[in-house]
Amino acid sequence: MMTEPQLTLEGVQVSYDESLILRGVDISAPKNSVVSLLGRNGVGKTTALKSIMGIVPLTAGEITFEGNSLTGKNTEKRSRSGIGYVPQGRDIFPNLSVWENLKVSISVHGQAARDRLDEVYELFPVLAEMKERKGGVLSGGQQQQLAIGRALLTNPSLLILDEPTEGIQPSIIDQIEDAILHLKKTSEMTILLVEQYLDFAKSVSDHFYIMERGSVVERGEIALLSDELVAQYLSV
Ligand SMILES: Nc1ncnc2c1ncn2[C@@H]1O[C@H](COP(=O)(O)OP(=O)(O)OP(=O)(O)O)[C@@H](O)[C@H]1O
Repeated sequence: MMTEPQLTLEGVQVSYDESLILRGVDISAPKNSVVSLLGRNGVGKTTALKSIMGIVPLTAGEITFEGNSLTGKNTEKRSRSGIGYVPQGRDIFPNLSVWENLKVSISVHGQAARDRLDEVYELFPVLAEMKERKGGVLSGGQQQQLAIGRALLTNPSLLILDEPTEGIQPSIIDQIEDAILHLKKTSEMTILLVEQYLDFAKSVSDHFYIMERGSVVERGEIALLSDELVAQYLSV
């Protein structure tokens, strides 16, 4: 029996000004899976993630989350309903301490978020060690861990990561990889990520989607991501 997907995009179209950026994107993310959205620069991956969060409006198509249409729900509603989003470039508050950054999540999501703090510190011990430091003085990788940790405090059933390894040193990429694999094993979370770093995408993902010029052109189990597909759609 097929279980209901955690997230589906069906025929999603998005335009900026007059130009059509997403030309009917179809994606389905099974529950408790990790799905990588791949493709060269500018094909629309970030826009697809933004459409899920309601940051850009759809001109056609539909997105459903846990069987319910997201149409008409604003970004805040989507995030409260269990979608955690870590945008590209991390988006932490540089002038607030690590703890204050995490507290932002707690102030929005309350006691349940506070209860998850130990779990997040276990996943990313550096956040506990650097609690009092300003976000802005952390390395890029530590900021990424902070951004992911902050999203995890909200206990999302869907976690969306936009290029989590971008500009990050290898040791921290390994820690983020371990964290994703740990979440996959110990929770029901579904994770959708945009990634350019193929080895990372391959090691954490169950499924891949490849986009080109605003559409999905290939999809499958991650083991089927062949060198031919990489050469055709991903190498620069
Ligand atoms: N706010 C915007 N206004 C107009 N055009 C935009 C805007 N944001 C993105 N675009 C254009 O939409 C297209 C898709 O961009 P998008 O960021 O979704 O691609 P991407 O696949 O995520 O690429 P990257 O890996 O570079 O982030 C690009 O041609 C980009 O120039």
